[in-house]
Amino acid sequence: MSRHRVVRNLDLDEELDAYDGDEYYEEDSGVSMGDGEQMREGLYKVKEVIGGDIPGVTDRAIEEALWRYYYDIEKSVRYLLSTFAPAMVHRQNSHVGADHHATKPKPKPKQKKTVEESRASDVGRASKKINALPSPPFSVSCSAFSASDFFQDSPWLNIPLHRRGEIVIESLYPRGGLMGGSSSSTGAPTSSIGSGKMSKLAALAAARKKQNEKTAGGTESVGRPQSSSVNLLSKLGQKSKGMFEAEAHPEQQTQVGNDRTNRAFDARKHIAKRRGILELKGPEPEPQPEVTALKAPVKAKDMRPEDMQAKPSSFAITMLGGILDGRTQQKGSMIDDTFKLPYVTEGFTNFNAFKGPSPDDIVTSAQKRSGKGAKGTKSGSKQGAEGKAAKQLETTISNLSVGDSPLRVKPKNLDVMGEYARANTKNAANFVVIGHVDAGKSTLMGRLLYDLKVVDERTIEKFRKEAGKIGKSSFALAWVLDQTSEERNRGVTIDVAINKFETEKTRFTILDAPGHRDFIPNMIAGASQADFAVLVIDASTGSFESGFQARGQTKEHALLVRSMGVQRIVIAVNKLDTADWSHERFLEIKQQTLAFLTTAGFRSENLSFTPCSGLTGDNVVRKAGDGLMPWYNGPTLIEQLENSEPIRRAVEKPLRMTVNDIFKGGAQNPLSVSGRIDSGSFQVGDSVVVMPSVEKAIIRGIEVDQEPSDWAVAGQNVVLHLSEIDPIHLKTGDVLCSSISPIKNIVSFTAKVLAFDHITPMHVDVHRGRLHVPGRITSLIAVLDKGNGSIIKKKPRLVPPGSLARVKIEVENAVPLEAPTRVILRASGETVAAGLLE
Ligand SMILES: Nc1nc2c(ncn2[C@@H]2O[C@H](COP(=O)(O)OP(=O)(O)OP(=O)(O)O)[C@@H](O)[C@H]2O)c(=O)[nH]1
Repeated sequence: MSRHRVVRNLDLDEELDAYDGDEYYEEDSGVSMGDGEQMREGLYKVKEVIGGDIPGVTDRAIEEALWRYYYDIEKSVRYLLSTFAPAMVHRQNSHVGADHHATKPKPKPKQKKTVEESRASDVGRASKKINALPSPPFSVSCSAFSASDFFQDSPWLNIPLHRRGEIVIESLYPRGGLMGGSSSSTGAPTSSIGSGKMSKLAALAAARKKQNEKTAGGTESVGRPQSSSVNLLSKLGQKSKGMFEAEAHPEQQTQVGNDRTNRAFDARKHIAKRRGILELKGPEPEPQPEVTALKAPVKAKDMRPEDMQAKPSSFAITMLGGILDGRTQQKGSMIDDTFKLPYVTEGFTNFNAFKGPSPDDIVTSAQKRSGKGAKGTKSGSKQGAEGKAAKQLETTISNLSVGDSPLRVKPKNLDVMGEYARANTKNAANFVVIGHVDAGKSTLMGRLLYDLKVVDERTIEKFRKEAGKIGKSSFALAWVLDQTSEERNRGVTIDVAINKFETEKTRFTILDAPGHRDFIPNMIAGASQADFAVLVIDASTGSFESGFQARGQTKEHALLVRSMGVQRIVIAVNKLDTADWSHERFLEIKQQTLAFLTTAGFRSENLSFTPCSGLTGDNVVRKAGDGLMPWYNGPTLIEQLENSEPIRRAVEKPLRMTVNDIFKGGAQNPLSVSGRIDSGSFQVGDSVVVMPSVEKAIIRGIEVDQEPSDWAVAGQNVVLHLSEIDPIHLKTGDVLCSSISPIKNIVSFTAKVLAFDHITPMHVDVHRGRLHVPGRITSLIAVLDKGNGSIIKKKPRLVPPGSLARVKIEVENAVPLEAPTRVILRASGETVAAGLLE
């Protein structure tokens, strides 16, 4: 059996063309079968009524009439008679009325009503077809037909008189009269049909017009044949036009008003007389009560001022009461009709709201007076004291200066180094948490914060519930650091999460870096601010191995932090609970990791290994549970962290601070930046230069560890509130530096880099902390000896992974970089090299 279905081709357009409502047209004629039938019947009936002796009433004329009136016999007959035998109309009216009932014509085809116009052109086609029809068998003479006789025995004619309705047949044409346009008074041609008797009103108007013509001496417009509608329109036009033109051309108004009635003129004259101001010289515009004053054809100077201006509204009176009073009193002079508003300057109007004492001043002076007057009495002395206090307050307020910009701050000229030495601040250390994806970094840090009581029980409980709802209850501790909804839903860290905690000796800042390879740039940004690193290794079977593979992040992260100058790593052998707290597993991991890290350039004395479980909390803050690790009696993770040597800060060097984040739009502090001070120091009121934009800014506030401070030094994480700089000149990765020795913007540099992959002259992204810029390695200068840095090979064509090389790099835009900055080179989402800018 064939798989193909038989499909009938339907041309829908054709089908629709042939269809008109519910009928199909008869072929050739273009007239539908229904129309043809009605036309035949109508022709017969019309002929029957009017007979065949009226000249001009041919079958064609009847058909056209029928077509025009949708086969309405009565209307067709009336039309034919009025056209071809007007004299018979009156006589035929009664016949047709009767005939209308007698023939009981079919109701008009409703669907045709809306297509009258289009159908008119089809009459020819219709008549062609109808002409072929046989003529009616007989013709009835109009005079021989008596409707009353015909319907003599019709029961419905025997209606009691009081119940009979009057049949009113509408005239085909509008009757003559004022509005009909047939009145001679309007000059319109008179129609023979329907020229009714002139109404009283029309007669009156005609008489007035005649009189008007006499008065005006006959002007253009008088007697000019115009249709009433044209007259009406022109009147309307003149009315509205006059309203606007009256003031500008008062003399023209008399011309425009030539066809206006004397009655209007008289009325206006009467009004003017009563007011005693107008001397009218000719016919006036029709009375316009609202705009009478505006339309007056007299010069403004001849009028009384108060008559020329409209009465103020109640709103105006409320707003400007006093001013308006004064205004109405200025009789006999032109009044400036610009209303003066309070609180505008003297130069603009005569009114000055600040001329006199303010309401507050009035109250204060009244209080003072009452204080003085009441002297000697008990309450009077109290009021006197209040008056004194008020005076003092007044003096204080008057001494206040409003000239200074509220954002400007005065330098405090502090000895920052002396302050720093005196402050004896706690050792501060930033550490970045690195490791393969899902090694348990966030959970471990969450545990640390929880056990150190930085995060309370209730919050963790809340996270547990919320994480449980989306089936990730094991992530509750990680949620302490992973705070965005995306991170929580996906169960991965995306950006560096910053948290703080304090021990007795040290203030720690945690930089929890993402483990996923897609977010390496964020990890680089975090690592750039770190003093040391915590490398988290997943001890569970297979996970440690995958993190250690060529593309595993355990290795990549370790190499990256090394390239960025991090020398110390605390290695947390995590998830040991999944390895049954096996000593062997711990040793295996330790061995392999130590071997790798030392080859990557770390010194073994800077590496420490701690077995733990972030999930259970064993050996993180508290010692491991009884019997879990009898083989281990070393420090807990927190103890390892505390063992970190105090870091020496480059406080004496010129200021450098990389912008890590920008906050805009605060009410008190419209523009703030955060970051870690790499070197130098500053204080409130200092001016700094932002690079690469080379824009100056003023430090108007400093927060160190969320506490306001007047100064800050290298190594501290700060929030700076800036002023006098447009935010468009600031972006993350920019460098704030001292204006005396600013960092330079450069477009090319040489760097000593360790290759993670094959390096050739290629496009790379250059990363330095938050700053990253597209560029390319333009030349491979030499391959270097890893031990002593001597040249092994000049101008190599390729640098293999693991080799040290000196390369030349160019960047697309000038960026603030200087030696000995550490840079990372990445291409196609992979870190290809990292090293030191020379
Ligand atoms: N059994 C066990 N599971 C753990 C431990 N630490 C973390 N986990 C689980 O490991 C999974 C990943 O934990 P995270 O803390 O999100 O890992 P991460 O390294 O921060 O993940 P990324 O930042 O996305 O790379 C979660 O299901 C944790 O519950 C642990 O010590 N023992």
